[in-house]
Amino acid sequence: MLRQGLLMARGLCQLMSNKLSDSLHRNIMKHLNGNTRSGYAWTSLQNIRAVTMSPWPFTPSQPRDYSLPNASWSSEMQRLYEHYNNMCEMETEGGKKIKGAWRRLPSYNRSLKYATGGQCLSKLLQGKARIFTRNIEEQGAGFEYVVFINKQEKTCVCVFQAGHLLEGPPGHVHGGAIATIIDSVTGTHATYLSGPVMTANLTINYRSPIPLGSVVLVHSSLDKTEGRKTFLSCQVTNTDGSKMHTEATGLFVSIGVGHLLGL
Ligand SMILES: CCCCCCCCCC(=O)SCCNC(=O)CCNC(=O)[C@H](O)C(C)(C)COP(=O)(O)OP(=O)(O)OC[C@H]1O[C@@H](n2cnc3c(N)ncnc32)[C@H](O)[C@@H]1OP(=O)(O)O
Repeated sequence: MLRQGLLMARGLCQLMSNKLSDSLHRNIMKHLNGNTRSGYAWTSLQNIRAVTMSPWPFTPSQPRDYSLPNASWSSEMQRLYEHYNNMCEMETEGGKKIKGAWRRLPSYNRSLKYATGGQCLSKLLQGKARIFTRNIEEQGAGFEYVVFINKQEKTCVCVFQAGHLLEGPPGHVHGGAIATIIDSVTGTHATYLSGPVMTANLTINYRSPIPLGSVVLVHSSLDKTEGRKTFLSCQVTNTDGSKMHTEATGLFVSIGVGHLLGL
């Protein structure tokens, strides 16, 4: 018990003392420092840190970044990845590279382990836990996706290719898998905008089935924020935007870091 407490304290200290690198982390720290109420912030906090920070220097192996192209990506998936990736960094006439409006979010198959201080905490909390959408070993079999955020426009787009393990109706993607990618994209977007959050409500309208193996775009946009509540809208379309597959709205409630730790 004492050892566990010490490990947890060490993890928290490492977490808190780490210099946060961008506005997202400043946002999280604001919540850590200012929000003393209980909440489920831990998961979101660790996820955020996992997707935005370099791995802890003492992590034994470099984690794989699942948001980078792999051999299972179709040419359309690759094309769209390059389209948005090119807008993350732009070349000026002089050949100088400058930051673009978009930013690609790295993505790992674990959150706690790859966060600073997370090695200790992952042992205490969910040592074997893996991120739901990233835990399929075979490339291309499940969720292949990459998320890009546009800070200025407060929008987010995900390029998503659905693998054969996500089948629902014959030849088409399961509604639960569609809900999962929507929750993941809007949850990521809400966390980016508001710091640690949990999904309070997700309302989904399925308009047309998504063929298995196809590539779709998941767009998320901010409707409004009200106190602790962040309201987002989401549309899943085919890649040229001519077909609406799914529409959704989500409510995300900001939470404090202590809740998962039972404080
Ligand atoms: C990089 C990050 C990557 C993240 C990707 C993965 C994203 C995955 C996200 C998830 O799937 S999270 C898991 C699914 N969600 C949950 O398990 C949440 C379970 N519910 C809760 O834990 C709590 O109900 C919740 C934290 C959402 C809210 O509880 P609180 O006690 O903190 O808040 P409270 O109940 O006081 O409500 C705060 C405000 O939200 C409103 N609210 C809460 N739940 C609501 C609801 N369901 N519908 C409408 N309004 C709701 C509530 O009315 C109130 O409004 P006002 O401030 O105007 O009074």
